[in-house]
Amino acid sequence: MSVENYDYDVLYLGSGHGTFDGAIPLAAKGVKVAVVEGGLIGGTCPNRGCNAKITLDAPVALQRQLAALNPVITGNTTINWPANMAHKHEVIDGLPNFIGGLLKDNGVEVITGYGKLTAAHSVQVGDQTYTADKIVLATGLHSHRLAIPGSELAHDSEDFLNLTSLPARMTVIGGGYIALELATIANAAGSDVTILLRGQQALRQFHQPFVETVLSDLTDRGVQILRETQVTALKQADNALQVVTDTQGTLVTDWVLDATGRDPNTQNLGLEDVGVAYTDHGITVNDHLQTSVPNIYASGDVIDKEQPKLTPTAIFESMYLSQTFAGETTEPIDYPAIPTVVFTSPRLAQVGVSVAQAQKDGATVETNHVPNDWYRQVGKESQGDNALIFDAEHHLIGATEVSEQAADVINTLLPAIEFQYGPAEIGRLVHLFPTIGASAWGQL
Ligand SMILES: Cc1cc2nc3c(=O)[nH]c(=O)nc-3n(C[C@H](O)[C@H](O)[C@H](O)COP(=O)(O)OP(=O)(O)OC[C@H]3O[C@@H](n4cnc5c(N)ncnc54)[C@H](O)[C@@H]3O)c2cc1C
Ligand SMILES: NC(=O)c1ccc[n+]([C@@H]2O[C@H](COP(=O)([O-])OP(=O)(O)OC[C@H]3O[C@@H](n4cnc5c(N)ncnc54)[C@H](O)[C@@H]3O)[C@@H](O)[C@H]2O)c1
Repeated sequence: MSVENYDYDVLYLGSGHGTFDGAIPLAAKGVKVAVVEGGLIGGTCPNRGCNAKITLDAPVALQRQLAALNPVITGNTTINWPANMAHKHEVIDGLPNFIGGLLKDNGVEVITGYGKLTAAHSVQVGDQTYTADKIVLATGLHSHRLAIPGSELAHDSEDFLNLTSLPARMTVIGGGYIALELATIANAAGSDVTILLRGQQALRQFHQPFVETVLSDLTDRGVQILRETQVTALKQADNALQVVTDTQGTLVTDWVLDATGRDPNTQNLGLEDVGVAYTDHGITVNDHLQTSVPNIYASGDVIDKEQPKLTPTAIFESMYLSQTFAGETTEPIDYPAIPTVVFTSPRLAQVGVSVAQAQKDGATVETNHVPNDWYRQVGKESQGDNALIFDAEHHLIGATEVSEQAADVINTLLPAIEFQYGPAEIGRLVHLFPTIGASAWGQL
């Protein structure tokens, strides 16, 4: 028995990054920890999110690099879909066992099943009840489904990431991260892709001129992008699917990806019974990640928050809770600048103050056309732009880039933003040359 005769000191619902990055070091310190998981250990990111997606994307990035270097390197590069999928399974399928092993080796008890709160300190899993001093809700999100006739004919991102054969024609509904990343992969692998945007814009939280660079590149590669188009019904028609729209008539396709967002897993958790407050955007927490019931916390995507619902955010939150539970901090959570990237080709990445905010605040925005940088000419990068945002003392406070190397550029600039480096600190940084890091810092 643990404190006050509870079964555990800390019990987590869900085993994704919102849990395991923090639960492992917490248990290693001797705290009695259990994790309840109803699906695959590791949750969305390793199994059906980031890791799975980037494995299928790796040949796309290479294909683009080779195409840029034509005629230095010539020859057709085609992506063999079954082989790409087999490779994904090789890289991904062992992750639940690997992460489960890390949990168990560090003393975390893994309980299989879906958990439900029955009281402030009790969770029911099947016909067993477990008690804990503190409970962490880290149940993540699930795919939103359009409420239209025939919606059951559509698929979600998890289905895409397990496709055994690539459909000849694919229709993607939505203009967010998932829609554009998976459309990029399907197009590169040879599918005839159509993207349906309900409004004029895609990726609304990103710098729109850079989003348009991504969309026009997709169009150049044969993707049809239809704006102001809402789907009103899906129908099965012989060997094809009909996509009925409000402005474009009926389209014919083989496979439909519903990428219209993800909703928090707040149902069937007993939240109402125990008095845990939540909204349509997730569980409500204070600046210590405590819910309206003080011994119950939330972590990761299921939180209703301003920060982007990404793996780095979930890791930061689980580490913060781990330190709180170990008695190492009583401070509120202090989020750093959290970067985000859309893994299209070119990539679109950003961190810190946005260009739109900078323009409102009167901050300095400096822009660079990527192909003008000598280093980018080595790989014949023909498109890309970035915007660097500075405060009155010329400290970098935000950055965004569209280019094949945008993720690495934004990653390398993070310390300048987070630690507010001035000319003295920046002058002490000597970068390997010639590299993308040297190129990125050379702009400051
Ligand atoms: C297709 C896709 C691609 C993505 N790509 C990226 C990317 O490139 N970079 C990035 O940073 N982020 C990416 N994300 C987002 C990233 O996956 C999430 O931010 C991250 O997984 C959040 O972790 P989490 O622990 O909060 O939730 P999850 O990883 O979703 O884990 C929640 C877990 O809780 C379990 N669960 C739910 N209810 C219960 C219950 N009642 N009892 C027990 N267990 C329960 C679920 O089975 C699940 O395993 C992507 C997401 C998707 C869908
Ligand atoms: N690279 C990454 O970091 C990455 C990749 C994939 C997913 N994610 C995460 O996964 C989550 C979900 O991604 P997502 O792409 O599903 O969500 P999203 O919110 O990025 O995009 C949803 C899209 O669907 C559209 N939409 C919503 N309702 C609609 C409707 N009724 N009809 C037509 N279109 C509609 C929206 O306008 C938007 O374009 C996000 O939290 C994101 O952070 C991150």
